[in-house]
Amino acid sequence: MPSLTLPYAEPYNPAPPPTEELDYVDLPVLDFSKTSTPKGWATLAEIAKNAMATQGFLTVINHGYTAAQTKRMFDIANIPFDHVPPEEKGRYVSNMKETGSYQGYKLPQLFHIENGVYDRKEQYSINFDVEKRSHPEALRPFLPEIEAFGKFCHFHIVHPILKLLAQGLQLPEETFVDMHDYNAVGESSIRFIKYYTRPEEEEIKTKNVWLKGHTDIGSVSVLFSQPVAGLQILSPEGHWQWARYVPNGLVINIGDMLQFLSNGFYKATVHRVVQPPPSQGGLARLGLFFFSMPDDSIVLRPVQGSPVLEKMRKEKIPSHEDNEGENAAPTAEMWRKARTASYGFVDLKKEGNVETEVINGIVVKHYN
Ligand SMILES: O=C(O)CCC(=O)C(=O)O
Ligand SMILES: [Fe+2]
Repeated sequence: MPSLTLPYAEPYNPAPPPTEELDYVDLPVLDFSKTSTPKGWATLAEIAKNAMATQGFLTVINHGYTAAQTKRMFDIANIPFDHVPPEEKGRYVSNMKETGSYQGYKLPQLFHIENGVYDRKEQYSINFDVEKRSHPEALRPFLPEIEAFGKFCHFHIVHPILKLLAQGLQLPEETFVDMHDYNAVGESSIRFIKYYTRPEEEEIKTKNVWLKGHTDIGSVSVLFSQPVAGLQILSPEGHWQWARYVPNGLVINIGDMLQFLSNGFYKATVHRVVQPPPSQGGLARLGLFFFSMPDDSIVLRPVQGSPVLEKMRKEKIPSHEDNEGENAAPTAEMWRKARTASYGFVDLKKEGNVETEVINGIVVKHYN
């Protein structure tokens, strides 16, 4: 029988939110307590559709994961950074260039940002099949909780979002859910990220950018809101705006794969991480995420049968319409491997503030 007492995790105490008045983005709110009635559900479907077709981001509240559970997951999220010795970390580093997978550690100082400055972002990724790889000793007692967390995100956050978004295209509710099978092989992941502060000269050389502007690779990204500001979203007008801290709220965004599947109707919006504002200067920034992806075998071609997509077919948005030749639609596995193996390593072509690379015939943009 499993033990009823949870293993001890050192409490992680986050900083208070910033005191500055920042230029915050207004994100539409999905109140999941409304999912239980047909009327509430229809309202949420409308909000989700409009949000993801324009901003590509929204906030979820009342999702059912309690503030205490979230706090506990942040305590656990800090373990691979503060409680694993450096030599042991070295044994669990992921070889992204060769495997095209983030599973394991990505240590700081790996991705080039600008002017010879490398990132200070450390991350630890765990496949939602937590047994797929072994993990550092300090993390092992927490694997059942991490697995339960991944399961919660998959079934209670990502699946409802996918249903709402299918409804937004007037498709059967299960259209995208069927592509996200908990038991299929895929790379949906729980990820912990810690950013460390940098010397002033690196801040200057990179114009305070900690993680370059990018779109996410997968379908739905779930970010547990946390008080240390840093995340910025590129508005449709081209301004960077800050994501606001919502206690126990979630920031949800669409990645490339759902953009492809919806023929560009749902937007994979560019976002980045910058140095926190002065009131939070000198603080590390810990993040808790679930990055969802369709099963590895799913071909990322636009879904058929949506009256909404039929109407907008004339607009040509980067996607994989045909299934042959150079521009053949990749599978989820091909796309995530290609993007993971190249991110931060390849020489990019620079035009103003935008740098580009071409993957599977699609231009991938990186912003500073
Ligand atoms: O740290 C954050 O708030 C965002 C990180 C992010 O965008 C990513 O890992 O893809
Ligand atoms: Fe991201």
